[in-house]
Amino acid sequence: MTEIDKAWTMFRSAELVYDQAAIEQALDRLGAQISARLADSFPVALCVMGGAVVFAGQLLPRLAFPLQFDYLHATRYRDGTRGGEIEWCALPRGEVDGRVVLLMDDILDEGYTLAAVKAKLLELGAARVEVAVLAEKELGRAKPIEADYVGLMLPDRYVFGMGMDAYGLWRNLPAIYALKED
Ligand SMILES: O=P(O)(O)OC[C@H]1O[C@H](OP(=O)(O)OP(=O)(O)O)[C@H](O)[C@@H]1O
Ligand SMILES: Nc1nc2[nH]cnc2c(=O)[nH]1
Repeated sequence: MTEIDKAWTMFRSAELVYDQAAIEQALDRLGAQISARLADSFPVALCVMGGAVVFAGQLLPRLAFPLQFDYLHATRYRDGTRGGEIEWCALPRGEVDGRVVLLMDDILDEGYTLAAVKAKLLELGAARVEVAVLAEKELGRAKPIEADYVGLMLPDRYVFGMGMDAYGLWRNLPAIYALKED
């Protein structure tokens, strides 16, 4: 099977978890909540690359107040479905010292990535870090971090679409799918 055939087989056997309309609704709600809380704080809105690129791209136009945009890149799953050590690929270019930071990520799963990123930003001098995620996975156990804004709740399945990859593929899908379970 070619890589393209494998990608289509994976997509066709996946289950739809949230369609585009449900995601748009969640984004509208998040935009309103964040605008109500952060409108006067002139935050640095930080995108955790790469998975958050779609979420950040769709959330930012819903934030109708002054902010500055920056990104950092941390990865723990790479192209697999299990998390490992965090690899820091890029830290924010601009200053976060003394600033309110709005951290945007696609998914809060076990929470190790966002806990480490938040700790790093506080270490860099951020005055406050608020965390917004498109989706959080329901694990039924405590996590090292809580998000301040959560768009959608997810079952404990490996999901992809809306910036999230399945073996490096399908970040471009406008909906969220769960990989077929073996
Ligand atoms: O809560 P956790 O269990 O730590 O997992 C969440 C992290 O996993 C994904 O990143 P990933 O490491 O897959 O890198 P990517 O953003 O490049 O896909 C996602 O973007 C989160 O940052
Ligand atoms: N693509 C993707 N990345 C993740 N990172 C942590 N959990 C997940 C998941 O279910 N899917």
